[in-house]
Amino acid sequence: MADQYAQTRGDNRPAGIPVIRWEEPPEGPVVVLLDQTRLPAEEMELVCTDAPALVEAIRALAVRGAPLLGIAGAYGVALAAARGFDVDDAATALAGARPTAVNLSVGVRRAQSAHQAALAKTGDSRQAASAALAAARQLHQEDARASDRMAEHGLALLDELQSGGGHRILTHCNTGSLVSGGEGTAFAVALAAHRAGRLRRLWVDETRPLFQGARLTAYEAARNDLPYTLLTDNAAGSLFAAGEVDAVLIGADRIAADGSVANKVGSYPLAVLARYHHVPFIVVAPVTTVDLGTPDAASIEVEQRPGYEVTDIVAPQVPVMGGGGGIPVAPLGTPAYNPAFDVTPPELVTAIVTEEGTVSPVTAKGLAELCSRSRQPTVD
Ligand SMILES: CSC[C@@H](O)[C@@H](O)C(=O)COP(=O)(O)O
Repeated sequence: MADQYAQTRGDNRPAGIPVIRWEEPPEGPVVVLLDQTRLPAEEMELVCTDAPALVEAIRALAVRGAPLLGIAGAYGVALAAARGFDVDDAATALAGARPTAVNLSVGVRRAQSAHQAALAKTGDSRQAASAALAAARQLHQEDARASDRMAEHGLALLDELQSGGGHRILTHCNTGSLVSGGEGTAFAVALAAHRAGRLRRLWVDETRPLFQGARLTAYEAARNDLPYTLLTDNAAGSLFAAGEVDAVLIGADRIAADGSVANKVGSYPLAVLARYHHVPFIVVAPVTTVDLGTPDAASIEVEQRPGYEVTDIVAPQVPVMGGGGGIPVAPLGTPAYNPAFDVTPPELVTAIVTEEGTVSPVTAKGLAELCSRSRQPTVD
């Protein structure tokens, strides 16, 4: 149960509580998360008082989505430092909590480097802890700004690919403000299209096994009054065949140097469908998701998750934390294949949209150039 690894507090909270924040009550600093496992049924907060609690929350998907994992990882390092724990141990545990989303280790490293540099310079652990927190806050703010720019670039691309009539966008998993310091990645583009009066329909894949589409994207779409429709993942083919999709927009957990895109399992089949039906397949992600140190698809570690997520229906009303199952669907003991992500090869990706611009066609050279344009991270 949630309460075993972090304190759960509050219900009936007003809509729009932040997905993550740092608080300093008299008992000591904490990282407060919106518990995404409980959405949309209830908006509850998880209060993490140390890095192991945050590691558990990351594993349980209480906090999730590539950009937010980076921010959470950075705050986790700051928390360990502020509470006097071993920062390097905490950094190792946090970075290893989920292997595929590269943003997690990027965020952890960023706060850890700030901590190390300040400690080397001042020899003062309090100043080093402040530096780690400043790095986490800066990453949080940068992510919000990156969201805005991705939305602009993404909408410009949609308008260029299809003029008139409004956009009918199919999306997978959840890529909105629940995964970001801002309005997200792919979802932010759909939101920008909606605000510009050019979103005709957002098709939302339910995203089995954990229903990030049905639970989280539908929740965000409803809260923003988007014209949206939910479908089962396996209904996407007939939607394409009916000519109802103008573009697929997804996020990414890691983009390899050759342009291979790891994202929520089910993204690759959409890319295949999109190519067959001559529909653009667009990936929206911050530059921090591009990992030039990972050469290709074969080098991406894909997280394997417990079989019960497939054999059972795991819903927010069902206590999943601590390793329990949900509502059993398959016979007891049925073996399950449950990769959390799949990898789409670059030749199926029409464009990669980042805050620094768009790469299309997707080539290693184009991605490397775009990354070199990106401002090197600095720590205040
Ligand atoms: C901008 S979010 C991109 C991805 O992180 C998102 O599509 C996704 O796959 C999230 O997976 P999750 O397992 O819910 O963390």
